[in-house]
Amino acid sequence: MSDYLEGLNPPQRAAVEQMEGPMIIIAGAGSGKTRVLTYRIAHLLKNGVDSFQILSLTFTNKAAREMKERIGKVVGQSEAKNLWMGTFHSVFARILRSEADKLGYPSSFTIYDSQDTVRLMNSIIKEMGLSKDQYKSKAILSRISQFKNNLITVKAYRNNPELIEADTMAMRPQMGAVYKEYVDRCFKAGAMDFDDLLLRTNELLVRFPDVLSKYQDRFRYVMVDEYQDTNHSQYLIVRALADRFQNICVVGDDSQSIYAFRGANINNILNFQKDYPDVKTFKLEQNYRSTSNIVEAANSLIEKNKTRLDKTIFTSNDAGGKIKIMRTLSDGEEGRWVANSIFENAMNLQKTYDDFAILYRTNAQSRAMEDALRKKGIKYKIFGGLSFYQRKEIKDLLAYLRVLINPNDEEALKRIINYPARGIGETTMDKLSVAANHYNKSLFEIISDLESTDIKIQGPTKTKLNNFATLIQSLQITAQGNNAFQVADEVVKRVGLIKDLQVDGTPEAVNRVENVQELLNGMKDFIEERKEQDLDSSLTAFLEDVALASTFDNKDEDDTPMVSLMTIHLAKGLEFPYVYIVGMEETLFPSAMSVNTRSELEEERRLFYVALTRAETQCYLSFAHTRYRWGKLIDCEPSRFLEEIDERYIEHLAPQRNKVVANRFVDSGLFDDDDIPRDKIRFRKPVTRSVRNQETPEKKTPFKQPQNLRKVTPQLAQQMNTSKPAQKLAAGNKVSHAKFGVGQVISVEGAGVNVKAEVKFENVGTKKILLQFAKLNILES
Ligand SMILES: Nc1ncnc2c1ncn2[C@@H]1O[C@H](COP(=O)(O)OP(=O)(O)OP(=O)(O)O)[C@@H](O)[C@H]1O
Ligand SMILES: [Mg+2]
Repeated sequence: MSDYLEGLNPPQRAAVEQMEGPMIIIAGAGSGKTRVLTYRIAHLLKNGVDSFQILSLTFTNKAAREMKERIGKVVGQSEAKNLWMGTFHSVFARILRSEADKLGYPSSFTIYDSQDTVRLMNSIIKEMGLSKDQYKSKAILSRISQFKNNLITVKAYRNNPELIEADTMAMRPQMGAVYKEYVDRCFKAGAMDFDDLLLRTNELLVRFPDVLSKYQDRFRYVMVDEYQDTNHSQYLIVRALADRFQNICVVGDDSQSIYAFRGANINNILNFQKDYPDVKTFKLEQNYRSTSNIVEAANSLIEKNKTRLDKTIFTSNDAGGKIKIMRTLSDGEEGRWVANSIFENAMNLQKTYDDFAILYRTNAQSRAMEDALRKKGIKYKIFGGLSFYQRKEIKDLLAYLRVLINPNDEEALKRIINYPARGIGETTMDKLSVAANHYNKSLFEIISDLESTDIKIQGPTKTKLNNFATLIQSLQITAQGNNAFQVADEVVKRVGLIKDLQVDGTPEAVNRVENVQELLNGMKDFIEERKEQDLDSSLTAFLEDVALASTFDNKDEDDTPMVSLMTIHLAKGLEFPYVYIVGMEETLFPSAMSVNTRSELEEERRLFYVALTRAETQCYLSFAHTRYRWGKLIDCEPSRFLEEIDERYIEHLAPQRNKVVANRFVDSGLFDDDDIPRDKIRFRKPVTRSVRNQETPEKKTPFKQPQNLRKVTPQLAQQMNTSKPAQKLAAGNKVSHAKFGVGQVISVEGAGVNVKAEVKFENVGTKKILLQFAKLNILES
């Protein structure tokens, strides 16, 4: 018996050793599904399967890298390198690159990200003269995405009266025309959006039987992790590829299906048995990840869902701490509580920040968390949201590079044609777009051959356009035979991107320059890494890497341990010793949009199940009574999900709020400007909503609202009513402070309630004191 299989329990091992034929592993969170896939690949390789013949599809590229790494330890890194592993999108982009010409695409096709597609849709709606309110770009794009994921082409759409009627009813009678224009424009630009990567792969496999046959023959073993979240398009690809050998192994958990809103189809799991009648089914029931309190709490929650497959999950891990629930007054306070708790846990339990994750339902919630972590000096990294590659200056440089490779890339071209400013305005662009449509050419083709059109553009503008075309063409020559870094470096210099930012001189601009330099550094790393592995280091390869670096795959900038922040959707498959799930409030989680139907509510509950089951040692839940959303302060109610966890696994923490406020405002009297907690200066009604297990509600004390402090607690109000801020204090006075002791006033500034004194204390150094709150006794004046 080979020892590499020792880290498996008997059912896991049975699944690993089942090498041939269709099989499915349906099992709860943390039961080792991903681990089984990893070991199974190693096992196949150990048994003589060629590494080129294994295709493994994962949820993130990061997960694929980690699996490869582990497999490499068993079979050797060079062997592991040949595995086809990655997300659906990255694996199929790779296939499409080599087959693109069959579909009429250049092999250097661009991948449009969501910003590109929104911009393109905006232009289409404008050019077609449609109303922006009826045709909202994002809504249209998500509808198109639905079509594509269900393989509904433009033609299929047009032959489907039900769809047409649905759109007509939704006041979008031109939907078909918009869809067609969008598809045509992407095609003309040599660009694919994310859904195209799947749609076109399907097209490729259906239209070209020889291509299908080639890949069927290559991928003798196909594996899919997180199978519960595959959509129809992905399902078809997998089924087609595995059709010849039928060595297909899928793993998933119906209770963790959380992408229905993006077209994931849970029936793919449920129908697997129908598709492959001789399928072998494996169950894994032991959770190795979490304490039994966490496992039981999650079980008690998910039982509330009616639609689910019957599964048991148990653990022999210790009971561990109960799930701790914290309530706070505001989102700001929630952030500070989380930051404090992380800080204390890290200190007291000797943990590094890598051991902590903060999970939330929506990206917007990260702001309060970030503020609090920054103030506490805790390093963190955010997954999702605006990634490095989405920043403007980075996108600008990338757009230049994209145009060099694929001058037909319309969105990239529009981004840079007047950046840095060249005096090519919107009117000119509109004329060019019209001409491009008229002659059925790309914008760049029109620009580089203005003479052959009857487009009416004035002399000076013509010169500018000619200069631009010449610039691009000469850079294209540079791009030939140089690596990604050399080309980018040349672009930055010739186009003057950094120079343009330096002229600006603002701190933001300085930051941007650094980002551009960071991108160049990143390219150097990329090239070295690729060379080491004997892989393509061309500009095309780099751009593809960037386009597919899902926001999740942020490259870690350094090795400093950092707290991870991300939405629950992105946390799927991951695990952390300490997990904080924040914003447990009605209309936020479950989200307001999901409480109308049972199936949507059940999806939210599965999402909460995913969140809970990420925690290994301890899980915290928190909610706030008030929160800023959409620029407004709103009152919040605790989430119904809190009630749904069996009480036995729950512990309510006592709010520390009064103590915190007292410390901050009264005891210390210390007020560095940026130390004023943001929510303390907001205006807000005192909240009296009763909450389960709540201590005596705060008493409301009437008080007068000071001008600059809009949020005042009763303690603070009392303090303000009794203290007399208008002390006649002047530089040179000797004063005493209850906490800081004796000191000398250096300066006094500000007026009214804002009077601040800078005091040099004998023992604690210089502090700024806001007299409104400090008790400074003048000893000598
Ligand atoms: N037999 C085992 N012995 C020791 N540790 C194990 C065993 N099986 C799984 N684990 C560990 O348990 C944790 C959860 O495993 P894994 O991530 O594979 O579960 P999963 O079923 O894929 O979870 P999820 O549903 O969240 O994706 C991992 O840290 C894994 O290494
Ligand atoms: Mg997993």
